[in-house]
Amino acid sequence: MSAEMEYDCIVIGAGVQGSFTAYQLAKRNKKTLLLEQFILPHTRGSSHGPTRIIRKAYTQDFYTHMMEECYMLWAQLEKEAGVKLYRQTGLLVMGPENSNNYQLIKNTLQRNKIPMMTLTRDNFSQHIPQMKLAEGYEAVVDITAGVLYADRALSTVQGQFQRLGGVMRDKEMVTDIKPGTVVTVSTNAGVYRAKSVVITAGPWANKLLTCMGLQLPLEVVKINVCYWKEKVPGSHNMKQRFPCFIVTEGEESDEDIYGLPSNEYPGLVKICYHMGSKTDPDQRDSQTDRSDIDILQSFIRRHLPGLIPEPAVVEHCMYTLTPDRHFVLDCHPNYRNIVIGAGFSGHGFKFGPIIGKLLCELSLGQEPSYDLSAFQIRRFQAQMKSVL
Ligand SMILES: Cc1cc2nc3c(=O)[nH]c(=O)nc-3n(C[C@H](O)[C@H](O)[C@H](O)COP(=O)(O)OP(=O)(O)OC[C@H]3O[C@@H](n4cnc5c(N)ncnc54)[C@H](O)[C@@H]3O)c2cc1C
Ligand SMILES: O=C(O)[C@@H]1CCCC=N1
Repeated sequence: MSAEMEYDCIVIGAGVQGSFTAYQLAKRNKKTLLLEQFILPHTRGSSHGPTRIIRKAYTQDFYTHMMEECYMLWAQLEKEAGVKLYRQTGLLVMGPENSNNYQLIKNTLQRNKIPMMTLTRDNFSQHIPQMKLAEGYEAVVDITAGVLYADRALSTVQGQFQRLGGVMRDKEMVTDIKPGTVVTVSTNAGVYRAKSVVITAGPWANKLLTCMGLQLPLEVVKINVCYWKEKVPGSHNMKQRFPCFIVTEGEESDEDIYGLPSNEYPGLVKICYHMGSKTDPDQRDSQTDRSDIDILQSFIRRHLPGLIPEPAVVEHCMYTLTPDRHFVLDCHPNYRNIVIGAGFSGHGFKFGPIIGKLLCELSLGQEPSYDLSAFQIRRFQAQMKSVL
């Protein structure tokens, strides 16, 4: 390595995707710098909060296939660090019997022989007495699904990265990237050089990509993360076998509604709407739309009679949406040593370990372990006016 080549790779953004990418690079003995604009830990992006859902129940096989390995990678991290990051609860998927999404998810589970169980109107209340299945709806349970302890997972992977010799610098905002065989990255505190750069800037992806003439069709939305109080404390927790759930194409809404058992805040159940209102990530607090909460209240009144239909706690987070809701995992169209991981569309946390592996492979110029055609930038050709 020449004197000026300070790093093999610089990863920009220490959310779940950047942190797992940096960890994978350090595991391969690559000299890696992870840069984060805020003081860590922080609550201003997409990866904070106590919990996330992990599941194999997807409408497309490629996500289910990636999750098979991903569960193993989560277990490996748990073992390596000696921490518990996953609790199995099962995931109940509900939808109108003949709805497209519901049938696709059920078929994916069946085709891939994922442990599952179908619930009918007759046996539903015997298994999940806390919930009412709507008229004309069906339900399947993805049995190995569950809860990931998100904040704990993030600090664990960052800790492992540092233990492997990786350098993490927070409160350091990247202000410019100069492409080249050696990429130059400027921050508010210094200038660094590396053979490759990975951009995992979450909702700020387009702000950073501007300096390289690229704008992806990404939409940032603010999510109201709502917690609802149990009328009887403990009635919807893991001990009572209350599962994670998703309602797809429900009566109340166009978008999914999902929930997790009461856990992080005892007596409170997290139930959210899988959509929010458009925001600028730096102006998040001026977005105050609460129309999603009306939808959730109506859903809770009808289907969860054991909860008080008034949110007890509302926290905030952001999704970065692509038009097709699939991720972006690709190299910059003009610079092969600048890799982009973006647009995780509100379902990327569970994939963190595998995304980290894939972005690491791309940054090292290796053949990625999975077919990434669904995640390529060129699929946006029609929506982009820039460098393609
Ligand atoms: C309410 C909510 C619920 C969710 N539920 C689930 C779920 O149940 N299951 C699931 O799998 N997924 C879920 N997700 C989605 C998942 O959390 C996200 O897909 C994931 O966290 C995205 O991570 P990221 O690393 O891309 O972005 P982020 O976490 O936002 O990380 C990007 C980082 O880059 C930093 N950064 C940006 N610009 C710069 C710069 N110029 N210089 C330095 N640093 C910079 C930011 O500060 C930030 O820390 C949920 C998301 C939300 C918001
Ligand atoms: O990714 C997930 O599993 C959750 C639940 C469904 C909506 C988005 N996030």
